[in-house]
Amino acid sequence: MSNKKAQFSKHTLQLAQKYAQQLMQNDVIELKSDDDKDIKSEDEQLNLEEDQDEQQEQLEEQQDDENNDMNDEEDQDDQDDQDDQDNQEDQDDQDNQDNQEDLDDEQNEEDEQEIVEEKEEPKKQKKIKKQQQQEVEEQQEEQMESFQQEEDLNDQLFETDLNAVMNRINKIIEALKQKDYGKYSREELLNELRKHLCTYYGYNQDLMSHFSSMFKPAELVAFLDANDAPRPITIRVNTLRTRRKELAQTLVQRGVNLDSVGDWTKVGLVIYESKVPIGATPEYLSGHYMLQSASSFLPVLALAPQMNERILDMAAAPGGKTTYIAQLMKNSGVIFANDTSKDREKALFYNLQRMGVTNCIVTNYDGRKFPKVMKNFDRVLLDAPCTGLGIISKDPSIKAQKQMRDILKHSHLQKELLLSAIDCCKKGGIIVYSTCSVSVHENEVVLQYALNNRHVKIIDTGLQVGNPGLLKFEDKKFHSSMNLAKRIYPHVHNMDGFFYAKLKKINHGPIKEEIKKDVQEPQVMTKKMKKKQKQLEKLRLGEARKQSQQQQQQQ
Ligand SMILES: C[S@@+](CC[C@H](N)C(=O)[O-])C[C@H]1O[C@@H](n2cnc3c(N)ncnc32)[C@H](O)[C@@H]1O
Repeated sequence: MSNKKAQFSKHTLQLAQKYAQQLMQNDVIELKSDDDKDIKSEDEQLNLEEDQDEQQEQLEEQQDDENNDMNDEEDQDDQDDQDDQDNQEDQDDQDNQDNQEDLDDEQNEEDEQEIVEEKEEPKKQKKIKKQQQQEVEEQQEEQMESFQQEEDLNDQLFETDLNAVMNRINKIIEALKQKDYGKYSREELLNELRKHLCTYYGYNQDLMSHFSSMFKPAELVAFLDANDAPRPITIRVNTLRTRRKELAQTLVQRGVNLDSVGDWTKVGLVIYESKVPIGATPEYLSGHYMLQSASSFLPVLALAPQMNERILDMAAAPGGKTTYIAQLMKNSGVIFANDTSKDREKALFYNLQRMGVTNCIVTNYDGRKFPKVMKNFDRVLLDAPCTGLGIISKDPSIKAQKQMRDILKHSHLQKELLLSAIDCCKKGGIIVYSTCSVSVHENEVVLQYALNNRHVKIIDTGLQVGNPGLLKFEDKKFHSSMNLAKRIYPHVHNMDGFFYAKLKKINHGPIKEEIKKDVQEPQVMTKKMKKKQKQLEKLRLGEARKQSQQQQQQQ
């Protein structure tokens, strides 16, 4: 604004100067004409000049005045403008203020509205949330109901299906018993039975075929039922630390309902129910007992370790049987507790410590190589690695996972380990072979292999617990002494399935190849074959005697 004002004043001044000059020029012209006409004197001329000066002065004054006026005017204008502007600004300010006030009022109203709304908002949101939650819950409930209905229906169908399957199983078993096969052949019925048993109990076909060749149909069903039922919990009292009566009393005080396992053991207790975790009582932690299935007492009892003997436990971890051997030896003599698994040996160390075993040396060899490490043990226990077909109730995954090839693989390793265990034993010493499997390939077949390859015989275990070992299976026939071996079945003994046999070592070394071939896995025998077998056995014994005489002479 001030620049514009300055420009305007300059322009006005220039116009005023121009106007004054024009006026002067007009006068001069007029004067000149007077000179020409009247020829005036120098005084006049001087007066004229003075007059002109005066006029000039006056003009300049006038001009100044005008300028001043103009400036004043301009200033006035400016002032007016300014005033106007100020007024306008004031007005604007006023307007603005008014507007602002209006706005403020509006804003206030809005704010008030918002505050009210804000106050109401959480309530609203809460309400909405609650409604939404209710809707979701209702939907979920509906879904659950429909799931439940579906599940119930499935269960009903499944149950009806399974009931139908079980009905059919029972009918087939009855038909086989009565030899009334109807329009089917016996083989067809057996095939159908196996298929239904797999469906009902959840086994793979391979395993079911193996079991169905071991048991008659009705017994097979009893065996499968027992595998689906839990076995009673049993503990073994550690007589290195306490006595059975004492421990029983303490546990009863803790709220444990118990009883003795049976007449055949003085250290077993069966636990019916307990208010405390049996694997975490102060008595357990201080090694007064071992949680152990009753059937696994049996191989140690059959081994019958004596004080001050040298014993090898070839596959010992986690030490259930080693600690029992130490207890029977009252920590005398020495036990070599070997296992190929370093990981499992950690548990073995822990158990030896907990149970207070002090006569044990732990080694970590492949049992098959142990004869190269040490020999001449008084007794050797081989509690062999196996498929676990006797402990399906503890590990039902076995039903679907284990196949015939697993059984045969284990059988192969067991044969090698048993020969090795025999080789580690002194002549006249005792070897106990055991597994927690009921399969024939892991038991009788392995023992027969040992009979065929080493100078050993099966002897009585001295225990009444268990069914006799099998004398034949499928196309295999076993040595008549195989009935001295013992089989524990879950459906018969209400214990984990188990196998144990006691061998006496007659002599060192392998049996000669020609003798071995003829006695290996005998087939169905005619009178002639039986006669030949007797001759071969005589030969075998003679051979053993000869070898032992030679060794005695050498010594
Ligand atoms: C049935 S468990 C032994 C259980 C043990 N006797 C007890 O009562 O606590 C079989 C053991 O054999 C071991 N084993 C497997 N192969 C072996 C081998 N070639 N030599 C030695 N031990 C082996 C396994 O690591 C396993 O600990």
